[in-house]
Amino acid sequence: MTTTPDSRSLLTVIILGASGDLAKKKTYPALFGLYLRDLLPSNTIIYGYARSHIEINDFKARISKGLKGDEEKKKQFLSLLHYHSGKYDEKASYDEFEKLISAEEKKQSGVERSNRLFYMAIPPSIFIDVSIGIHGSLISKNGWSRVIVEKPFGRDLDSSRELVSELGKLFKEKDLFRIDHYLGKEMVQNLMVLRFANAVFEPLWSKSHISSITITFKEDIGTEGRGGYFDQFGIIRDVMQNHLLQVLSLVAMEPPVSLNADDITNEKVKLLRCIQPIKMNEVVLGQYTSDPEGKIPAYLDDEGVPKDSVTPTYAAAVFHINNPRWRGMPFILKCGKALDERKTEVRIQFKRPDNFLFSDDDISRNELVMRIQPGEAVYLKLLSKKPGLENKIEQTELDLSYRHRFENLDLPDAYERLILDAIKGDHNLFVRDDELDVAWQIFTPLLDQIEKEKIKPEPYTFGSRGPKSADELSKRFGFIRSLGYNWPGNSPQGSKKN
Ligand SMILES: NC(=O)C1=CN([C@@H]2O[C@H](COP(=O)(O)OP(=O)(O)OC[C@H]3O[C@@H](n4cnc5c(N)ncnc54)[C@H](OP(=O)(O)O)[C@@H]3O)[C@@H](O)[C@H]2O)C=CC1
Ligand SMILES: O=C1O[C@H](COP(=O)(O)O)[C@@H](O)[C@H](O)[C@H]1O
Repeated sequence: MTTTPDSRSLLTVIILGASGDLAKKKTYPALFGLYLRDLLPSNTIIYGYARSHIEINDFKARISKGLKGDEEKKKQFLSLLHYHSGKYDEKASYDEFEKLISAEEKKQSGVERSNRLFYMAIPPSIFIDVSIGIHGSLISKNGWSRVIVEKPFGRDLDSSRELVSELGKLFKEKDLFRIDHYLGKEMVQNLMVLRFANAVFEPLWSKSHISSITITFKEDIGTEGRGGYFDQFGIIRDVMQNHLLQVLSLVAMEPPVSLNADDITNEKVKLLRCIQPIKMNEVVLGQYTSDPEGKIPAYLDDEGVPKDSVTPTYAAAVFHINNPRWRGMPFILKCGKALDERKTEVRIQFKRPDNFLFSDDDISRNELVMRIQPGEAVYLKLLSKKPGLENKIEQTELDLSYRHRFENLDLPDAYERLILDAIKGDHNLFVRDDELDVAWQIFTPLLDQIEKEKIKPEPYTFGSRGPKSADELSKRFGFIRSLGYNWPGNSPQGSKKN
């Protein structure tokens, strides 16, 4: 591992909820990723805490399954891990934990400062208890203490405000890091660069030249045993209110004064405040049923999901931004589980040139697509003369596919970047309290209406493109699907086809 610029500092990472799924799938692998890249300070201790009694070797075996990489490095990383079980709502448990942590920290020689990074990989129902526990017993006596909080931050405006206020009594905003892991994704980071570092896009970036912007999140898996948790939230809270809204803010905000975290967030908040109330007749909700062969369980068959649940697993909604740049131009946000493919992208569809000189048969439009995952890419679909004697035009593309363009592409996982930033104290990629508040102001009336009126979602088959009405909604708001586009990069079988 690297020596930190200040080798008299020690870092203890404390993962609350260490026995859970998120810790196993994301938090520990991300720490391992940083370890492999030599980005953890040389004196690092990693403590897991949860209610379950787990022997340290069993715990290490569990974590080891989620780690990919060199076996020797894995062994070294696992030797940094400790685990302690205790209650989440009992001071005595945290006091006992504190003794163990300080004893471990004292074993390191020459250390003058012990910094502590707390990672709350726990359900929101215990955020406050755990925060009280950290604040009451575990704060570092001679270094910084920072707290990373996972989403969901509440389930509506009131509960989010309560969380913000309770956590605000215990920790300063500068020590709180609210994660939206989409902000750590490579292509999401690239959105600002594409927009503001290139002279070619900015003049076109408005309702004058763009007809619609669609932001899509698709997963090809269902809730897979997480139905009990998911049913309390639904896809709007799970993905749209946070990940897609963050992407929308970065795509639509005005240029910030500087790249400073507060300047960027100020622009995002300004933009979000211009979003008009979402209308129910501009929303499509869906819920997946079994696949055509009946082999994959429907949402209602997932463990913990009530048989009469009306929780949406799919949502599409139209957003209107009331500012000079976007007034009158729709933003279409779509997200769903159990669909035909896994994909997250931003699709900017341009208007046709005013004076279109060519055949009216080709109604396709220029599109700038930023594919966030999988296979990061930016491509611009354009019309070009078909090579040869004929005077025909066809759709083609300017293509920046990361895996072709960048040699030895090794992109860090979003969580790696975010944990590293929290260690550095950099808030740039974290969610500020006022940003969170305005996001809930946008969604709470809609969520209240859906729940009060028990609006029934439209069924769609597992593995399909989602509810039929979603494509109709896009069409209603001017989205024109370009037919006959053939990208040579797709194998003959195609990664998916229509
Ligand atoms: N660098 C690269 O990797 C590049 C890859 N490609 C690939 O080429 C293929 C075509 O690209 P592209 O034209 O951009 O994307 P698609 O044809 O996949 O999708 C274009 C749009 O049409 C919608 N759509 C797709 N099928 C239907 C349907 N049956 N009914 C109504 N709407 C539909 C999509 O919605 P939704 O999003 O909801 O599916 C999306 O909004 C894709 O597989 C793409 O990944 C193209 C260029 C570069
Ligand atoms: O926050 C969440 O995100 C994941 C999708 O994350 P990704 O990085 O794999 O795109 C989603 O599966 C989950 O339901 C949601 O809570």
